[in-house]
Amino acid sequence: MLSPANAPAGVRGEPLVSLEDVGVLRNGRWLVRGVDFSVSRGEIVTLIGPNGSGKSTSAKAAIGVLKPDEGRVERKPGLKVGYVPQKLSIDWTLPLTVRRLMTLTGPLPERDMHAALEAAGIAHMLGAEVQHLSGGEFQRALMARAIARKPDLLVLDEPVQGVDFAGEIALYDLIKSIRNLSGCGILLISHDLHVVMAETDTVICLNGHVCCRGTPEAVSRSPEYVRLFGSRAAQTLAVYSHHHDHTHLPDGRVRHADGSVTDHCRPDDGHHAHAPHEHAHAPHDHDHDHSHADDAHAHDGQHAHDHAHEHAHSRSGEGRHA
Ligand SMILES: Nc1ncnc2c1ncn2[C@@H]1O[C@H](COP(=O)(O)OP(=O)(O)OP(=O)(O)O)[C@@H](O)[C@H]1O
Repeated sequence: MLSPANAPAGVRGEPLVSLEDVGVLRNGRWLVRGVDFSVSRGEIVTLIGPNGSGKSTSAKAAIGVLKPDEGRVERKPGLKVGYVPQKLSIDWTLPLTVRRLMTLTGPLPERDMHAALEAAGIAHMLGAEVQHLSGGEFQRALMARAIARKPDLLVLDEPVQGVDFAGEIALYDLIKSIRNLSGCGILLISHDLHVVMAETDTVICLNGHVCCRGTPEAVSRSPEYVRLFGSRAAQTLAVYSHHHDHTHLPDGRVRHADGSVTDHCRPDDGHHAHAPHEHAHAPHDHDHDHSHADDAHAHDGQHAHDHAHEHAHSRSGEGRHA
C-alpha cells in the first residue's frame, strides 16, 4: 500500500525499476533469492534487514552494477541513476576538494555543480578539503555528487552512517526535499532496523529474500517481521517525525519561521513558539541508539535548536507527516 503523503502531485506511479524473482549466486551461495520490488517516480522505498541480509546486493542488482543469476530486472529505458555506495575507495592521503570530488567521474557544468551543492546545503564548501568535512557534510557532498546529473532514481546505501542524530534528521529532510523538488524515485538502504524515515512509502524487509513489505505501519505488524526481529522490535519500528521552526543557513545565521534572520538563535529571542528542545515523545520503549543521541542533543544547550522531535510509533500512526 502506498501512502500519498508528500507525493508531488501527478508524478507518482511510473515504475523506474522493477525486480522480479531476482537471485544472486556467488561461490555456490545464494546471497539473495526471490527478491521482487519496484521503485516508481516520486516514491521512497527503504530496504531494511539484518547485516548480510542482501540489502546492498539487491540495490546493486536494481541499478545494474551486479547481474542477477536468476529473475528479471527491468529499468526504464535511458534511466539515469545517482548512486551513493556504502563504501567509497578514496585515497585519504591525497588532498581532494569538494569541487574535485564532484567531477571525479566526469565533467560537470559549473552551473549544475553549484545547483547540486546548493540543494545539498554545502554550496559554501566547494573549496573545502573532503578530509576535513564532518560526517554529515561528507554525506551531503556525496549526495550532491549523486544529484548533480539529475538522476531519475537516487540510490542511497546507508546515507546517515557516521552522522549524529540531529545530522540524521537533517539528512532525511534533505532526501525528502530532493524527492519533492525533482520527483525522482529514491531507494534508501537503512542502517537502523527500528527507525525508518517518516516519508518512506514502502519498506522492504530483507533476510536473503523479501521477508515482508508495506508501509512502515504494516511491516511493524507483520508476523514475519516480528519473527525475524522479535516482538520488541515490532513494538519499536518507528518513524522519524519532527518539525523545525527555524533553519540554519550555510553562513551560520538562522532564519526563523516568521522569515526574520538573526545571527544566532536563542531560546529567549521571541522567535520560538515552544520551549527549546521540546521533545514530543510518544510513549515508547525504544532499544536503539537514537534515544541516547536524542538525549545528548537535548543537553546541547549551546546550540539552541528548537526542534520538536517526535519518535512516534508507527503502530499508533502518530506523527507521520501528512
Ligand atoms: N561479491 C560477493 N561475493 C561473495 N559474497 C558476497 C559478495 N558480495 C556480498 N556478499 C555476501 O552477501 C551477503 C549479503 O551482502 P550485502 O552487502 O548485500 O548485505 P547487506 O544487507 O547490505 O549488509 P550490511 O547491512 O552489513 O551492509 C553477505 O553475506 C556478504 O558477505
